[in-house]
Amino acid sequence: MLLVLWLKDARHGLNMPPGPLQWPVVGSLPSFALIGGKNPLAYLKSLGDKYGGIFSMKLGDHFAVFISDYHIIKEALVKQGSCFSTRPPTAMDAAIRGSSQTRHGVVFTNGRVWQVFRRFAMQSMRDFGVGKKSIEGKLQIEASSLIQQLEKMEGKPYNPNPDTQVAVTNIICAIIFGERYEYGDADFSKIMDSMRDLAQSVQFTDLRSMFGVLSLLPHRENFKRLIAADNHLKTVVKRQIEEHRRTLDDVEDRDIIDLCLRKQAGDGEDATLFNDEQLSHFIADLFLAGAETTATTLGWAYLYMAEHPEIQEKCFQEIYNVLGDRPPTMADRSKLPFVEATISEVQRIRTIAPLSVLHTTTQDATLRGYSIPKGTWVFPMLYAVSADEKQWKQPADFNPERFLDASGDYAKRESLIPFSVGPRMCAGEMLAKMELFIFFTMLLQNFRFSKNSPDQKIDLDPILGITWSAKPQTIQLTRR
Ligand code: HEM
Repeated sequence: MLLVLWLKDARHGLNMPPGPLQWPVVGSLPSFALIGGKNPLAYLKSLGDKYGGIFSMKLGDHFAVFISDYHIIKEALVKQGSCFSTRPPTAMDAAIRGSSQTRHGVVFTNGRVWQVFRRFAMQSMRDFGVGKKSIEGKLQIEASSLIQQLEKMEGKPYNPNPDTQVAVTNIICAIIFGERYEYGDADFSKIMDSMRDLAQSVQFTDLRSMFGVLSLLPHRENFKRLIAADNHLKTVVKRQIEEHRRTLDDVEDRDIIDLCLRKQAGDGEDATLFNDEQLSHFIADLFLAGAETTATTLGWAYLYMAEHPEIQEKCFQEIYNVLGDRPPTMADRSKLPFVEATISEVQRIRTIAPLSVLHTTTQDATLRGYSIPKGTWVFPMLYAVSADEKQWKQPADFNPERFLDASGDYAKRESLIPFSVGPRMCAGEMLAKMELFIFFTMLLQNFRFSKNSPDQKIDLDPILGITWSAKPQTIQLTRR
């Protein structure tokens, strides 16, 4: 029987990368379910190690290639970027961003719509201060509000993540809507709930994405939650677009929505592309991509600081010696190498987009001598690169020193790729890095993060949703 299956395996005829046994109809899903079990990512990493950094599987009706080796990821996503940088239609993005012909937004689109909106996203973030001094002030104010909020819970067991999510989302709100919300604001709480549902309701392993035919069936509960959350976010955005249209003046651009409305009022291609429907998806995408990710990373940083008080103390001493009580600016980054190394180590050990966002091939390709047919799903296994023994000594250890050179300066490591690489790499990397640096530094300057009691076990096992987040748990914050 196994021999028959092996002989019938379509990969051999196609010279595709090797991989686990494939069954008729269900492909490699039984291996996933039976061997991968509760920890599919550990299973996938073991396959990456076994097959030399690249392997293939059939997931329902799709051929999929998984890449766990840094050099092969670069070869595919950078060297052959034009072939490996398309997004395939999956049930998840079809449910919220439309069918492949009419897909909206920036994260899941391709071709001209993607090009225009990616360029516009990056340019408009720069226009509103990202990468410049002008956003530093906003980041400092938002971090100060977060500190005031966290102070209320000083000395009590507390989960600082929901408040952190508010602070980070407020930065996106400032850039997109030109306003921030207060903690506890009812409208804002609903936006937060929607974003949490968007991040947690569906996993990449959802069978609806694997078998096209299942998308004909009525949606299950998790998909209903996903759609409801996205609709709520788009409704908030549409209200903001209307309000901005009513109050738009010729004097200044207040935020990204104003810039979008000016494009809409222009002529030619812009006027068609920047229609209201497209804008609400585009802006919902920026929320989805930009808020949960940074807040989740900070959430991991708090837990790792509580787990490693000696590393936290070293960060604090460096901050205290260089800054004293004044808030950090981006110019201070090079003077705080241990802090920067610690942030990098958090991003390495908990790579929050473990499988990046799904890619596909636009034409037949060759990678490391293997054939990759057009339309193959491509999973860049960013978490496996972060845990690769060929790249990192004892990768399971939390050790910021790996990002320092012999003279104690920060040493960039090429294989740290939490933002992915190539034409589809994160469009908000610069903003995320600024947020992580200013928030992390200001929080450590003001609080000590510790366990609730010496025998508390911090749970560092991630939960897999769209991102890899920490389980909700409490720690203690003490004012410095
Ligand atoms: C720690 C924080 C963040 C991490 C780790 C992260 C990581 C990623 C990753 C892995 C991708 C997929 C890349 C690929 O497909 O190869 C991505 C895409 C994207 N990210 Fe981020 N991201 C973060 C924060 C942000 C922020 C603050 C924004 C700003 C709004 C943002 C906007 C985007 C956009 C628009 C895309 C889609 C790019 C495209 O499809 O062309 N991200 N991000």
